[in-house]
Amino acid sequence: MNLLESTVNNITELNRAQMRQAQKRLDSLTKPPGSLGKLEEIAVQLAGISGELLPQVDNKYHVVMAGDHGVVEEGVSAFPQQVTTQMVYNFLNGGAAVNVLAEQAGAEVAIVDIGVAQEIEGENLLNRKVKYGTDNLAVGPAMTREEAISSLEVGIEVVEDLIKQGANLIGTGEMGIGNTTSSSAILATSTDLSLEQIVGYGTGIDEAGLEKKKKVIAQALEVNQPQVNDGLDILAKVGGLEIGGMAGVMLGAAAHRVPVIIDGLISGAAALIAHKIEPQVSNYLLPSHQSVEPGHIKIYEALDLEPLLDLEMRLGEGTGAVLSMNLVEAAANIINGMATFSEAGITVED
Ligand SMILES: O=C(O)c1ccc[n+]([C@@H]2O[C@H](COP(=O)([O-])O)[C@@H](O)[C@H]2O)c1
Ligand SMILES: Cc1cc2nc[nH]c2cc1C
Repeated sequence: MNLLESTVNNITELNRAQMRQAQKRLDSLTKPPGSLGKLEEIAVQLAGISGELLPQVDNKYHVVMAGDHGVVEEGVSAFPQQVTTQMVYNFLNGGAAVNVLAEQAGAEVAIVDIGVAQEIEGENLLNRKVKYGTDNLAVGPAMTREEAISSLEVGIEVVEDLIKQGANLIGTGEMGIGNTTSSSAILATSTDLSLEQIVGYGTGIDEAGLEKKKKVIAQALEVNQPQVNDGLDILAKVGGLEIGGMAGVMLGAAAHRVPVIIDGLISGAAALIAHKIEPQVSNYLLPSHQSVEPGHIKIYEALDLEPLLDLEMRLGEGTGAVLSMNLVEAAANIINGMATFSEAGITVED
């Protein structure tokens, strides 16, 4: 059995008995029942994931997967491919938005080169390159099935290392010029939605660029015929290396009963792939913000998740995920730290 298969086999149901206990405890705390809304739902989910009545999510790690996309040669992005490499150096130097927001959230950041088109060196870089960028998905498969499996297994290995270091909350993010094209193709394959409903401006293409991007995606689906029920097939034909890496992080974390906060459109596409491979993985995922990209809300709907924030962001990197870490930590702190009615001496009977 390979690492992917054994990981998928280890993903099981949430601990429903502990979720009932968590709900009971929340109802005994000094507040009207249900008054902390979604924070209470998150606390119950964290109990179900960890199997602990008093879940801990204080050891936060954020994974940024970087990879390039051969489809950029079709002119689908507002930025050139070398920006992927340049931004990886920016992450390593601590200068990107995700570095600033992760520091505020108290999260460590792991940067992974899983498929950048250029050679990158850096002391703190995890060099796990599967391939120097995907092939152009408009003319053939983005990668082989074996490469798709490797990208998933890199994600599993990276998250297992972080969990060994004590991680109990994981964020997913990415960097990859062209990856909104790949993500929209994944979403189009996974749902009945039209490209009009899904495809957005990414880094900021103009109207003519948007029309071209829709045509490129339609051609990619026609040429590759990704199989709707086969997550690996979709990933290989129209996916990306960083998308496979993030899906692997989600599967690996779920197998170890660790919650994962997902980010924008591209993290969402990775969640769709992970969900196709093992549907139970979505129980281990926590939503964050809603991206401006029109397809993103459709992904949340497909996964039966609701975004916590709408800040009109469309950056990627996992910026929405790290912003939401403090909300998830708040939910855990509520169930851990609040007094019960009896502890506080508050009587509810006349
Ligand atoms: O997270 C999002 O929803 C999101 C929306 C638009 C763009 N991005 C980021 O922009 C890059 C992809 O945009 P594009 O136009 O090159 O496909 C990639 O590095 C993503 O992190 C991310
Ligand atoms: C500058 C820049 C930063 C990014 N971060 C994620 N995607 C990005 C795309 C660009 C162009």
